[in-house]
Amino acid sequence: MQEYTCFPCRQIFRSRLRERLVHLQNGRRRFYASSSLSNGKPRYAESWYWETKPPTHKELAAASHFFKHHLPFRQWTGDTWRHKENQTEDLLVPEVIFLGRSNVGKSSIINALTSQDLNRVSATPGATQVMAAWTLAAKYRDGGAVPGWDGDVSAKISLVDMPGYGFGSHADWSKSIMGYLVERRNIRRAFVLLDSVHGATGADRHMIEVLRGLAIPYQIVATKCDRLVAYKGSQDEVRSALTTLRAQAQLETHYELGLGEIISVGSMQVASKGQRASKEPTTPFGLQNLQWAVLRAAGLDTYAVDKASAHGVLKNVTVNEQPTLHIEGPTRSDTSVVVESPVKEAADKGDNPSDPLLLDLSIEDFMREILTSSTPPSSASTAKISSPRTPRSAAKVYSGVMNNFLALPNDHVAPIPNKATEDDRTRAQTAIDAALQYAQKELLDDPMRLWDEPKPTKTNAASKEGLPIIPEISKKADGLNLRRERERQHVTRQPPTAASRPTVKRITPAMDAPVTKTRPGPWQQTTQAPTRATQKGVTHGIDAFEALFEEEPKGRTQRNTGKSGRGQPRATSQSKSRSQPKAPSAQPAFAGKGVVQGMDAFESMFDEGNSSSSSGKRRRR
Ligand SMILES: Nc1nc2c(ncn2[C@@H]2O[C@H](COP(=O)(O)OP(=O)(O)OP(=O)(O)O)[C@@H](O)[C@H]2O)c(=O)[nH]1
Ligand SMILES: [Mg+2]
Repeated sequence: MQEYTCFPCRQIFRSRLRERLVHLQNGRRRFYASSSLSNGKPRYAESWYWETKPPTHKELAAASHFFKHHLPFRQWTGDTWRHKENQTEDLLVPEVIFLGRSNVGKSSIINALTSQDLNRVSATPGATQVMAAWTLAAKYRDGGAVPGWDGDVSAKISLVDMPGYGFGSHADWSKSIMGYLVERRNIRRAFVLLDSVHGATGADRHMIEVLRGLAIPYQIVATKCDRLVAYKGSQDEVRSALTTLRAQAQLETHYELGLGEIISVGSMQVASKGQRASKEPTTPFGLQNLQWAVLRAAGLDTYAVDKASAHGVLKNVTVNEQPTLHIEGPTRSDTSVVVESPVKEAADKGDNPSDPLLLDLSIEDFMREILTSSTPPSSASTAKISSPRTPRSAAKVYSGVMNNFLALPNDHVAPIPNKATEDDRTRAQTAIDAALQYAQKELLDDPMRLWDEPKPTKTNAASKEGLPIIPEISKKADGLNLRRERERQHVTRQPPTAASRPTVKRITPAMDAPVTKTRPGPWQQTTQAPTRATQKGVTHGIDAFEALFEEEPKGRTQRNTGKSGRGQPRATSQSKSRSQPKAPSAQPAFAGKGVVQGMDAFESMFDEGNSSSSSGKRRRR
């Protein structure tokens, strides 16, 4: 039929059809937006406490009361913290810092916490260009004390606003921030702000790595959750978005220093007096939870509750029970690092109450424990200890010694059980000294080796789970492997050659030489060949797995830096490494080796916007 329709008619039909589609799409959008509101679903996102106890309503009220009566004063800006006269006094004030990508809402949050227009807030990324610290004290501008706080006008806590990283930031900012993070001693916690809609980016994860490397406790705050609620609608969907955020920030896998809580905040631009241009009348949420988290970080939580209760604020709080928030997994205390002695842990768990503690160990058992030696110390001479050990075992010895010594109570005057002779004691002491010396030397030589897993040796692989290698079985396996190999290759029966039995190498070490000749192992490859992870076509199976553990050959440039233009011949890896400067690594700062690399990578986070901002147009979010 359509063949007979004239051209203008077809055009009209098409434009009508398009119009109709747009109309339908708009209608659907309207339908979704209204349905999420009409269902009576909450228009806020709850903070999520996975492992820590959620605050009670009373605690939240106490936090709010504290912030209401402690007014902010400018403490320092930029790098002036280095040159302040009363630095010692400053250091007594606990500091919490707010970090995150530019435009994520750092300045708005500090404004909202203090209900003051302190920091400049802008929709353009890069608004904050220098660090700014605000201390809170129970005093008025004229210096008078706020009644009810015992005339205590001293600074209680300091909130530090930071320039953002990523788009719109500058590399120079990173230097002052890194200097601050490294040198400042009174940072109690870093609040890492993540945009709840966009999720954690590579730069955010990098920042978390930096904090881990510097041993600064951190906590994730999901910002702009009002948008998340508007997009997602249901609370369950919001929760799943927060779970994703948690996984992205690797809170599950990296327990050190990270707190298992995500504080969700939203509509902070309304709570902060900096911007009142909100079209929709929205209520800020999550602010009290954040205030409580800040107080806990500074160790002021009990103080705030005591004061609030003395001021009669908590009487008005009718809901006493804990808010219905999700708690999952084992409860962890709010302290960021819990160091438990393994012995005490086992005793606490009550796994085996009859387990003898170290005090009841005989000298032989004790030596076996700390030296991880299978032979009793009577036969283990010092010569045996000085035999070369893998770095891992040295580390194990070191930590074993330290743990075991830590486990001894102070008043324990070493009554050696099992009637140890004087000789035994001397031998043990010498052995411990030798082991300690060796471990310390290893640590001094290369501290990073502690984290290196030993390469699985072939003997280990073969005798997995301690099974002995029986020659007959080995021979049978040999033949079987050979047959399978031939079947796979569809070749006629031939006398076995070295090259035709690569799998045997995993059983008999003697077979290694010819196999490795045909296909060299990763540890045999030198700089002239790329690693197997980067080779095309060999990225599967054991090869790829082994390549994961392979160290990058020294002097190799990054993939991106070696980009040659179209039509230009590619330089060899060796010539590249000579002619081109080393580019910042894509790895997290502290994952790589060397501080220089870490600093470079850190700086690059702040340099992101420069190339794109040169066009003169800054992206608005
Ligand atoms: N919808 C929504 N917008 C927010 C919220 N918090 C902040 N904003 C907006 O996000 C924009 C950036 O806020 P800022 O506080 O300046 O962000 P920043 O992280 O300090 O940015 P830089 O100083 O550039 O690093 C502003 O337009 C705010 O109004 C929020 O909770 N919800
Ligand atoms: Mg800012």
